Amino acid sequence: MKTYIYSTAVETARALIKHIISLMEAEPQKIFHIAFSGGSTPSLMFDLWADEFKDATPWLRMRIYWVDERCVPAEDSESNYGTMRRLLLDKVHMPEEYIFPIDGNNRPDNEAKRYSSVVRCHASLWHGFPALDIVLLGAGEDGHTSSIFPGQEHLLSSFHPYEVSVNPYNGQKRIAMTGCLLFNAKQLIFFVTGRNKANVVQDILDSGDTGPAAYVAHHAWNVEVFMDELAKP
Ligand SMILES: O=C1O[C@H](COP(=O)(O)O)[C@@H](O)[C@H](O)[C@H]1O
Repeated sequence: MKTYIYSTAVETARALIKHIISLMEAEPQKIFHIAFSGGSTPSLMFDLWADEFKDATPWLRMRIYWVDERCVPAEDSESNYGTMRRLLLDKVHMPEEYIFPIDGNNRPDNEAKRYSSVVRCHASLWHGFPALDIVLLGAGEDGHTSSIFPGQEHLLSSFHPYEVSVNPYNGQKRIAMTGCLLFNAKQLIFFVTGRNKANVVQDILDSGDTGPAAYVAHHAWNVEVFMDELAKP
């Protein structure tokens, strides 16, 4: 596991964007299949990306997926797709057919199946399962990642790329990337900022079994953690 620490959340987001662009520049012929996590942390990165890196990014070589989605319409402020669309995708020149949103309006079990097929159709296979090039993850204070919360660890060993999960705090249904894709990603990058995340970052760095985020960090192939000083344990 490689860790990168920056003075502020903005510096961390900026370094992460540059890192993703440099990974793409290192393989100039390659199409990159990239999944973005939900939650509030990536919003900072989306803003910065649109403001500072619009022209430096090879958008046409990106295929965009989501790690997880809340089962709400795209117009809802909780929609991960809606947030990225508003802050970044509407501001760059990216063909619509390269963007693969999870439809939060669909019946959750149907959508988990549909989106699993979308990813199976587009991503290349590795070890017999779809392999995304980059999966960007966040982590909750309680140790969840994707939308796999403590107590839902069975989703880590699912053979279905996406499954329905439930936010245990409010009962909201979500569509979550499972271990099937998390443990087969070519590169898995955690982006975590803020003092309230220091405990979960400690678990991610030290332990392999204290919650879904720590487990994923210790069992995936190629893991990097981008954090700011406040999140450093
Ligand atoms: O609910 C979620 O939480 C985590 C962390 O979210 P944040 O708001 O603290 O950034 C996120 O990684 C996950 O994708 C999301 O659904």
